[in-house]
Amino acid sequence: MASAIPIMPPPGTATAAGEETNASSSSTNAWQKSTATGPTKTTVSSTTPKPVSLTNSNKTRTCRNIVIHGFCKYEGKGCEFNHDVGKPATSVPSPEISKAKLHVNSPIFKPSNLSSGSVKAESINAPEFVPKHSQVDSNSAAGGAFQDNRPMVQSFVSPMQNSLMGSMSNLAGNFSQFGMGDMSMGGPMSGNYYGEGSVNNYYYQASGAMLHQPLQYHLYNTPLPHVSNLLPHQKTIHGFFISDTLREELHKKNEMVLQTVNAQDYGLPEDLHEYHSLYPLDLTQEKSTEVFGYQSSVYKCMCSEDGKTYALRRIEGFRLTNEVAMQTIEGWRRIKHANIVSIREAFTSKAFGDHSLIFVYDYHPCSKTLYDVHFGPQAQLASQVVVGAPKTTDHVIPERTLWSYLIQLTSALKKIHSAGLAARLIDPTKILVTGKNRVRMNCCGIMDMLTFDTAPNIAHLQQDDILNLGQLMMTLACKSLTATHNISKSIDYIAQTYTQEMKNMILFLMSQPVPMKTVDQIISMLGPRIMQEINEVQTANDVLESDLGRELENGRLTRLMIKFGFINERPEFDMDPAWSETGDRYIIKLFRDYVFHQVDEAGLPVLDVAHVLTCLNKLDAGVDEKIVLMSRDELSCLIVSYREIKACIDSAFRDLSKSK
Ligand SMILES: Nc1ncnc2c1ncn2[C@@H]1O[C@H](COP(=O)(O)OP(=O)(O)OP(=O)(O)O)[C@@H](O)[C@H]1O
Repeated sequence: MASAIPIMPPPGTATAAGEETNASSSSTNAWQKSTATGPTKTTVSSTTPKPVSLTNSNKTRTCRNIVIHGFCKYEGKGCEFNHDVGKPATSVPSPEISKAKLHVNSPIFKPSNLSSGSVKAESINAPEFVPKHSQVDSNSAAGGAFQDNRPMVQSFVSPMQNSLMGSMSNLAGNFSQFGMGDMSMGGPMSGNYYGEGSVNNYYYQASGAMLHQPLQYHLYNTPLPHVSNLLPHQKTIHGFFISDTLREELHKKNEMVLQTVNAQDYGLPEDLHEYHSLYPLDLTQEKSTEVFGYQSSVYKCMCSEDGKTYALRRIEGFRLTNEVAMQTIEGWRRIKHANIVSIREAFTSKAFGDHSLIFVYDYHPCSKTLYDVHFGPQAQLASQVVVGAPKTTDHVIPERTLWSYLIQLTSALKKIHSAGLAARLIDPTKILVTGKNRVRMNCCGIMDMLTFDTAPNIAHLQQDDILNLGQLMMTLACKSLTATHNISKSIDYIAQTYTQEMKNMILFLMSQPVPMKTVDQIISMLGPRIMQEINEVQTANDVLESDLGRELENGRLTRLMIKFGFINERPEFDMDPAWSETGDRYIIKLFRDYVFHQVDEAGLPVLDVAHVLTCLNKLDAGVDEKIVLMSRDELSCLIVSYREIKACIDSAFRDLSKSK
């Protein structure tokens, strides 16, 4: 890694904050000496080194030495600064450099001449970049006033070119300046690097053919237009993370998966077949026998084979007399559907002290039954609805929700009937709600095993499924568990409350089969509603994908932070000159201060997340933008690009791995 050379700008010319440096000064004394690593050239010269005023950390400081670190070679003329911080200036000014306008913020993009191993293949042969704005605000270039309490910041966007970020690729061309108000980092990015010109201005070949644009990994996705009313280049701080509601929901689910109880306290076996850590999901003392004809219990458990969590359904006191009945589960095991809780296996057990039949299903944390959601104690409190009650809108289930339930359950039935099976349990207590309006048929296959000896007629059972679906819809539409006791009154209520379509659909489902009703008939009646459902599902999917995109970026930054943590402040290398506080490691340390330890005019810590994210993203991308790093004693400054800092970090991390 090339080191740095101090440069003293002549009086009245440049500041490290990015003002233009007068390269044509004739004085070349101390700045023109060659170095141990070979002659170098610089455009800046001075006879009398004078303090340079810099603004960093919102705090004006005076700096004796400004060091440009690892500047790239220019036109093959060896403009490479390679001296350490604080050492006397020894480089030779090069007139060529003056053409490049030696600013903090002026990128000299000549990748073909770069000797650095960190140069990306994509940038080779790229033409010189001449920034549109060469004058840069000194405050911003130096890191200026970073504290910005305004909730809204502007984000820097650019095309994503790998497949993972494919969905964001439509942002291409929608590049935006990384303004961030006062938090501008200066440099090429703040000079509307991408904003005004098209990509073509920057990345093109002499032949005119477009080059692949280098992958920019430092970018956050923009909010979806229908999710946010912000402009594409604007973001609130929340825009960097997934939504609070989703985070909370996911946390609760994770927490639920890890819940345990002392098995003995609940009279549960420690192990059951290959399952352990049983956790009762149904704590009601009085078990109903209404649905299965037997009492049943549900437990969450862990599988020692695959480490996953499952839901065990125990049918209590059932003695399986015919082993062949176990085979009925095979047909159900093959069914994989988004609206059916998948079954894994079934077995008998005496571990509970009786003859129990155990069914193992996928576990959906924090799910409730349709009954709990619409008829449970909380739902009852919210509405005291009876059939024939005056029509109000605050207690009825929205029609959109009813259609969504119907579409999902019809889809599940289609799958089941196509497999030559019948659901047999379309009951509010046996339909799980696993997300917002997301339903899944539960307990599939249990009735087949419990009634194996009676050899039921599948065609009749399938007709019953459609009838039961109609009854369920009527129960939900009237929000009354006794709605089916008085069908004509319930239909009247539905006609008053919902559309004619809904009434007709429920009537069809509950009508006598003449000669047979099929799921396909229901599907054709649902036609337009299915289109609407697809649209809503895809919109919800977009939102989740957008959330995922944000976390993707944060995951990347976490890895960067971990690297930082490994490198910075290693006590075992305190006395090691190879790991000293000069050179690469020194730059990393100063960069750490620049990112995290900024202070305001009053010397108070600046806690600006947006600044941290900006810096880390630019670092991870290794952009050519330059920043000024200042030593803690405020005597030296380094002008260094993110690309160079990134190379320092990579090399320091490599050294660490080697030292193992
Ligand atoms: N596969 C599963 N994943 C997660 N939770 C489940 C699963 N199956 C059932 N549960 C939960 O277990 C609890 C009890 O389920 P169960 O089917 O016994 O409902 P119930 O209303 O108690 O019915 P019953 O009166 O027949 O016992 C419910 O809260 C349900 O959400």
